[in-house]
Amino acid sequence: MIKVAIVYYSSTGTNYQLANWAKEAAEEAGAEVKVVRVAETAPKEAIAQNPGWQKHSEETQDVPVATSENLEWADAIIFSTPTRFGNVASQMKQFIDTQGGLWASGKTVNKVVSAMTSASNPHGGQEATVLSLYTSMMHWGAIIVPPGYSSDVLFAAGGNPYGTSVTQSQEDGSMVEDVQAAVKHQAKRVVEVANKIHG
Ligand SMILES: Cc1cc2nc3c(=O)[nH]c(=O)nc-3n(C[C@H](O)[C@H](O)[C@H](O)COP(=O)(O)O)c2cc1C
Repeated sequence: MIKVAIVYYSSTGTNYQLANWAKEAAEEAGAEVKVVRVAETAPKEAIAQNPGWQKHSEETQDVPVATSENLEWADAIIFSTPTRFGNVASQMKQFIDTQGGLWASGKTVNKVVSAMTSASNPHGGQEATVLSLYTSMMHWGAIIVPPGYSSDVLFAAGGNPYGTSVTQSQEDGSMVEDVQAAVKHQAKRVVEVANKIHG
């Protein structure tokens, strides 16, 4: 059975929802799935200043914190990170940057990987964030599986071929585009490719 780690960071719930949709789809595709959140690195005072961040942080305390062992265990990894100034959130980057040991032991090679993101603006860096994350994946020798235009559902979700991305409404924090089907397609495709390589 293909093992999938879904590694996410989320301040206000968007990427948590993307991660959970990916989990549902990967399980439907026959994989064993673990959803793990990267450790929070922001100071408590910063979190407390944003009620949405504080609330989401409290609600997800029980989600296991991502470890190197989760990556080692996985045949495939799906990352989900908010866009921060057009780039990967520092919490996620910190997690990636603490995998030197795993990388040095050669265990990141041939992991099947794919990434998702969100931002407040449709052109606020969604594609750049996914591409930035993929740069690190090339250093890992991972096998990047982008959605491309491999399904019609991707067009309805905004047509980001690098990885599903969604705009978070600045009014109420909800998702602007309906990306559920695109997330699920991306996750199923990851399992399908991982099966060919690791099955
Ligand atoms: C420090 C910071 C930088 C951000 N930079 C961007 C940005 O460059 N472009 C953008 O559209 N949104 C930006 N945002 C908005 C976040 O991307 C958005 O809140 C996030 O995608 C929501 O995901 P979450 O609910 O999983 O936390 C930024 C937010 C913060 C706090």
